[in-house]
Amino acid sequence: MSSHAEQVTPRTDVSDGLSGVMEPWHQEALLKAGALQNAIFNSANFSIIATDAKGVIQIFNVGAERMLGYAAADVVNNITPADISDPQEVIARAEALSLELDTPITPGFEALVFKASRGIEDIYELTYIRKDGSRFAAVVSVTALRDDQNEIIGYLLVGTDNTARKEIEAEQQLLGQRLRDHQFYTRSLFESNIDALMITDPSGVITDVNKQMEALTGCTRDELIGAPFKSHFTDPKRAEAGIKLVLLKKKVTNYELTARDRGGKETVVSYNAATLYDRDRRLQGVFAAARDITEHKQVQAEILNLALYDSLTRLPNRRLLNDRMGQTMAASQRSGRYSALMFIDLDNFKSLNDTRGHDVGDLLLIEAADRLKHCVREIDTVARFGGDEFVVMLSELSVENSESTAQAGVIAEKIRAALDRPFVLQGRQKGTAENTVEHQCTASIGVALFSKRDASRDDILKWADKAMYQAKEAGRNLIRFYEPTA
Ligand SMILES: Nc1nc2c(ncn2[C@@H]2O[C@H](COP(=O)(O)OP(=O)(O)OP(=O)(O)O)[C@@H](O)[C@H]2O)c(=O)[nH]1
Repeated sequence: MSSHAEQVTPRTDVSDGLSGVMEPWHQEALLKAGALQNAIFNSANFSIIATDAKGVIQIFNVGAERMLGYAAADVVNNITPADISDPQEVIARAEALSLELDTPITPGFEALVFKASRGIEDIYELTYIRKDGSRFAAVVSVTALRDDQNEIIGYLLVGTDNTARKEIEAEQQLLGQRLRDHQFYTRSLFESNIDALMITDPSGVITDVNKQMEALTGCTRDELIGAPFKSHFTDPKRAEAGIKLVLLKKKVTNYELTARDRGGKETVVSYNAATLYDRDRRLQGVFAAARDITEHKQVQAEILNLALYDSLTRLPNRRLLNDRMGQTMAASQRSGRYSALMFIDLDNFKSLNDTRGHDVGDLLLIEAADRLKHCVREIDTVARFGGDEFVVMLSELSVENSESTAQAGVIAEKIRAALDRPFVLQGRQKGTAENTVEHQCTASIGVALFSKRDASRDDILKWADKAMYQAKEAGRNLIRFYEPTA
C-alpha cells in the first residue's frame, strides 16, 4: 500500500493497526481507544465472554481466564457459557423464565440469554463452575450483540465475582439467625418462668409481660402492655410505691402486693424486682417477678392461728393473752389508766362432762366463750386459759383506782350473770340420738387491777387466780377482788 493511498483512505479498525497517513490527533485518539479496549479485555476484575448467536464462545478475556481457570483456547469455538454454569441453576432459571414469560425455554444457553434476546435488560446471579470443579457466585449482565440490520449475531456476558458479597450476605444471615435464636431463647426463659414476670418503664407503665402475668391479671398481653402497673392491684398506691422503691434502691425483695384480676379474684403475691438497663447502662425501667403466695399466706395464717388461738372456742390462748397483757401494760404506763384482769373458772364443770359426756362439755365451753365476748368491748381481751378457765382483760379503765374497781366490778357482775343463765346444749352421746341438754352453770371470778409497771404479768395472773380461789372458797358463783394487803 502506498503512503499516499494510506493518507486518503484512513482506517478506523483498530485491530488492523494504525495508518501512518492519519492526522496525529486522530492517531492519538485511536491509540487511546485501542489501549482502553485492550485494558477492558485484559482486566482481571470481570469476565467478558462473547458468544456467537448459538452461544458458542468467541471471546474469553483475561478476567474470564482468571476467574474460571480455563485458557481462552480451551473454550473458544468449543463450549457455551451454559457448560460452565451450575446445571441445576440453569434448569431452575429455564423453568422460572418459562413461567414468567409464558413460553417454553430450553434449560441450556437459551435460559442464560433469552431475556436479552428479547431486548429485556438482564442481570442475574449465577454460579460458575471452574475448570477444577470449584464454584463461585457471579453476577452476570447479558447483552445481545446485533449487526447493522439489527440481527442478533451474538451475546456478551459480563460477569463479576460475587463471592465476597455472598459471604457477607451469609454472615449477615448467620448473625440474623443467631439474633433470632437468642431472642427465642430469651423469650422461652421469660415464658417458662413460674413467676408472673413484668417489665415496666421508669414511670411504671408495663412494656412486657409473660403468660403468668396474663393469668394473674386476667388481661391479655395487649391489654397489659402500655397500661400502668399499679392498676392491677388492690392497693395501687402501695404498688406505685413499690416501683419507686426499686428505682431508689435498685433492688427490692419480698414486696407483698395483692393482685386483682378483672373477675375480682385476688392473689397475694411477693415481688422481687430490680432496675433494668440497656447496653449503655441507661435506665430502661424495672424487671419484676411476682410469686403467688396466697397458699403460703393461708398456711402462715393457720399456723399463727394454731399458735395463738384456742382451737375449741377460737378465743386467744395463753400465749396471745400474754402478748396482749404486755401491750396493755405499756398502754397503762403511758396513759396512767388502770386495767383489770379477771380469772374466771366454771363451777362444777366436771360433773357435766361426767354425766353428759365430753362433747356436751365442749359445747358449754363454746357457748360460755361466746357469752364472755358479748360482755366486753372490742378493745378488751377474752382468752381461754385452759380447761374450764377463762381470762378477761379490761383495758383503759379510769386513772382512779376506785373508779376502775367499780367499772371492773360492773363487768364482772355482767359476766357472772351471763354465765349463770341456763345453757341449752344440743348434745349427742356415743351411740345415742341427738338430744337437748339444759345445764345450769355458774362461775367464780377473781379480779385484779393493775397499772404502770408495778408487777409482772405472772404476778397479775397470780393475783387474779388467788382472788378466784377466794370466790370458790366463799361458796362459788361469786366475784372477789384481789386485795394487795390481804
Ligand atoms: N369437755 C371438756 N372438758 C374439759 C376440757 N378441758 C378440761 N376439761 C375438763 O374440765 C374439768 C375441770 O374441772 P375442775 O375445774 O378441776 O373442776 P370443776 O368440776 O369445774 O370444779 P371447780 O372448779 O372446783 O368448781 C375437768 O373434768 C377436765 O377434764 C375440754 O376442752 N373440754
